[in-house]
Amino acid sequence: MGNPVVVSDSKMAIEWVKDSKGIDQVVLRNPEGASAKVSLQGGQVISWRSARGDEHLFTSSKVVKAPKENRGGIAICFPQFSNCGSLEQQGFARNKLWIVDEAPPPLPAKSSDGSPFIDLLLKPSEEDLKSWHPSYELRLRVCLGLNGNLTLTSRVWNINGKPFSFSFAYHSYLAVSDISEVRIEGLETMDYLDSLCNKERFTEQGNAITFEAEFDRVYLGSPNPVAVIDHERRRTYVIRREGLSDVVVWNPWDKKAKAMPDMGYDEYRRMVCVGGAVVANPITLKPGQQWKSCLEITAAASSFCSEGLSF
Ligand SMILES: O=P(O)(O)OC[C@H]1O[C@@H](O)[C@H](O)[C@@H](O)[C@@H]1O
Repeated sequence: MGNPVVVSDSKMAIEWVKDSKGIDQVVLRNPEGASAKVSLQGGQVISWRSARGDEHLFTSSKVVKAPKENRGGIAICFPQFSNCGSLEQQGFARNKLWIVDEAPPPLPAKSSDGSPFIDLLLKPSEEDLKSWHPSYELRLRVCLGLNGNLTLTSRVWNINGKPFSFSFAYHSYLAVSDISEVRIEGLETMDYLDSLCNKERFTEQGNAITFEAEFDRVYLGSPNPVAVIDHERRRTYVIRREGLSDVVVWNPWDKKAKAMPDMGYDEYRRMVCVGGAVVANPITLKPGQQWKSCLEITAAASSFCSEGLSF
C-alpha cells in the first residue's frame, strides 16, 4: 500500500490508498466508524464494514491474476449479465479501470446529507468502440450513509451514439456465516429464470428461499425489498432497489466452487450473491437518453423476519 493521502472535512472522510499493483482505491468512513472501500479496478466495492468492524462483503482468499484478482465484493455487470449475450461473461465493466468522476451531473439531495461518497466513471476505450460500438458513459456513485447503509447509484448515458441496449446487475457477494443457515425473504411467489435449467421460467412457491445445492436464478419483476437473513450470525441484509426490476441470486455450491480457480476451499459456504439487476427486459437508450438505478443495502444486527420489514 502507498502512503494514503487524507482528504477530509468536518463531515466527510475520504482516504486514498493503492493496492499492491498501484491501483487507486478509496476508503469512505462515516462519523460512526463504518467504512467502505472502492477500487478503480472494475468500479468494485471491495469492502463494507460496520462501525464495529464487521465485514459485510465476502472476498475469496484465493488471489488470481488481474484483472479480477479476488472474487467478491460488489461487481458491476455491464453491458451484459452472465453469458446472456455475445460479450465476455458479465460484460466488460468489471474488468476495466474506471476513473474518478470529477464533475458528475448532480444527483438528488438524498446523497448530499454529509454522507461520504465517491463518483466513478467508465467510458468506452478505442477497443470497446470496435467490439461494442455504442457511445456510452457509465457513472457510479458509492455512498456510505451516516447510518452505515451502502448505496450504489448507477447512471448510463447514450452520448450521441446510435440506440443501444444493455443489461445490468450488481453482483453483491454478501458475507454469511454458513449458506445452509441463510434464508431469503421477499421473493416468494415471484417468477424466475433458472440458469441451471436452460433459463427456463418457473414460479417460486410460497416459502422463503433456502440453500442446499447450487443456485443460479434471476427473479423477475420483484417490487419488494429482499431480506437475506443469517440466523447464525444474527444479521439481516435488506436490499432495496430503484430501477432494478430483477434480483439475481447465486451460490455455486461445492462442485462448481472447486472448479473455480479464485474460490478457496469451502468458501462457497460463506457467501451468497444477491443483487438488483435488469436482465429479462434489457434497457434501450436512444441518443441523449439516460438510465438510472439505485441499490441500497442495510445490514441489521439481529435476525428478524418479513413481519419486521415494510414489504
Ligand atoms: O464467475 P462469474 O463470471 O463471476 O459469474 C458467476 C456466476 O454469476 C451468476 O450471477 C451467474 O448467473 C452465473 O451463471 C455465473 O456463473
